Amino acid sequence: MFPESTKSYSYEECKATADWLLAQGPVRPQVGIVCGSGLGGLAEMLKDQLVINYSDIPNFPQSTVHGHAGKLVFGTLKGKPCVCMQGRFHLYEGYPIQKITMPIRVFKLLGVETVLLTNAAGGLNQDYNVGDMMVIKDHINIPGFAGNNPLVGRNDERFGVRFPCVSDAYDRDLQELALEVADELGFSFMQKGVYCVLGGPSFETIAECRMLRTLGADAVGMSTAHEVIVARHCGLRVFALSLITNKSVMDYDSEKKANHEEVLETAELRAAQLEKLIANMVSRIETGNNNTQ
Ligand SMILES: O=P(O)(O)O[C@@H]1C[C@H](O)[C@@H](CO)O1
Ligand code: HPA
Repeated sequence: MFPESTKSYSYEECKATADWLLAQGPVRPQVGIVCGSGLGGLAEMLKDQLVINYSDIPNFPQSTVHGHAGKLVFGTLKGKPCVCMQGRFHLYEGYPIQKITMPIRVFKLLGVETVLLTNAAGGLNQDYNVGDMMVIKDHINIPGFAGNNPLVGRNDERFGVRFPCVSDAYDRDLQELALEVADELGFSFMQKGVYCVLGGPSFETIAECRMLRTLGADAVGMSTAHEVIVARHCGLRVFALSLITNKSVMDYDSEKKANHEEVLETAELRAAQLEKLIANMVSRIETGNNNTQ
């Protein structure tokens, strides 16, 4: 009924991957973390690490982008059992959308309750500065408008319902917690806004940036929203954060050009602060109630 290009990984395939991972070590993660471009240092914070290359994990895709190491790291962060994707997958790498989001279902089957997703993004909101961190309160899923949604295909009720609600996708308590923790850390560069996902890999034209801003987007990127949809579908609690690595070019007189090198440079500059924010959040996240829908 569904063509091959929309084939989801079956529950059994995801379970086989999760069981294989659980057999590799003792950590039973409650928090899952996804590292955005250049933000893989987050994984280095984990204690008593077990590091597994994606290439060794059954059914797992491979990372192909500079700034995404391609390792799954298990360990504890401030005493909480965590699993961290040091490298995520993107549509522009050529993977079907069901493949780039499959690790989120594996997280669920590992016992994860809460996911914290990070990304690098361009700032559409002209009040944002390079280096700002934006707590995501909502998203605009442009590939989804054209039917490219990770839940397309047969629905398996063991993961979730056919028509999940995503108007409450970004947990409000976790948004508040992030801003509270940032305040305690003295961060003066926090924002809260709407993330818009595009397919990439080309960066946006000036006309596209203007259009996205008019639509209500504050930042633009090439990831995260698909993972969020799949996470909410299977009942995970979600927090997501964009690091504004560059200002979107909105003006025909500008000489600025978006580029991946600038993205990685900004990520490196803010990495330590982002790691602190996430670590302090993890220490205060309530876990142990696998009842998060
Ligand atoms: O994985 P994220 O969303 O952080 O990566 C962003 C989007 C592109 O992959 C890349 C562009 O520089 O960074
Ligand atoms: N556009 C899309 N994705 C991005 C950007 C951008 O300007 N910066 C980092 N990831």
